[in-house]
Amino acid sequence: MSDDSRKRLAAQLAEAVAEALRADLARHDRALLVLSGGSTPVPFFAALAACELDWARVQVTLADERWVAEDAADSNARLVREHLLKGPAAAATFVPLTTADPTPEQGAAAVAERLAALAWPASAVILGMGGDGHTASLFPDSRELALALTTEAAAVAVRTPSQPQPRITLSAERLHQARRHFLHITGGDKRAVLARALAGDDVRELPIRAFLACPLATYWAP
Ligand SMILES: O=C1O[C@H](COP(=O)(O)O)[C@@H](O)[C@H](O)[C@H]1O
Repeated sequence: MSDDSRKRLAAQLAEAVAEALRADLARHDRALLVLSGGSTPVPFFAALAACELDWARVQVTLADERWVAEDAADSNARLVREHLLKGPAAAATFVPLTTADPTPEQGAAAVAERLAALAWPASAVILGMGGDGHTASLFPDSRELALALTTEAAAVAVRTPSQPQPRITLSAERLHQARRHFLHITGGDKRAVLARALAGDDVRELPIRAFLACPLATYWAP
């Protein structure tokens, strides 16, 4: 693993995403960016925060979220607030995917209402991927995987035996609608998972397969 190559990758991805946002802001009042969480995007968020953009016209939301408090260590919203929404980028409008409701099933309607107010289709979706081939919160073992892959609703509450918390995820349909799709992954293990995904077609085995034909611009570093 090389921190330098990951930083370079993050800078390249940030410039590509900023360019996509600038192109859409030249034609529309607002541009929407959909981000993933986890550990991989931290240097990308920092690089994107440093990009010159009319941040006040940028809306930011998440591809998925754990149903935890917004200041919890594993909250994707916390990650975005701490690493992206700083300096000029703090002028962006951030729409998180959690509410104070005890479960995502109870909060889903309020989240859907918030999402409905955003400038869809998104200018760009940045997907991550786990070692199990999940992306957003579309896990191979999510009970609601089939629903999340087929519904026209914007977001779905998901329960996943392999995961400690319930989650909420944007649906595959909503993610597909974006104008541009990026996959941001690092490490040899994830490259091998992606190679496996490219060699087959069962989306339920490796949900990242649902996005391979978007087309998906892959940003990978060791
Ligand atoms: O749980 C999640 O995992 C994936 C990948 O995370 P990483 O830590 O391996 O980078 C991420 O894309 C997703 O948004 C997140 O909720």
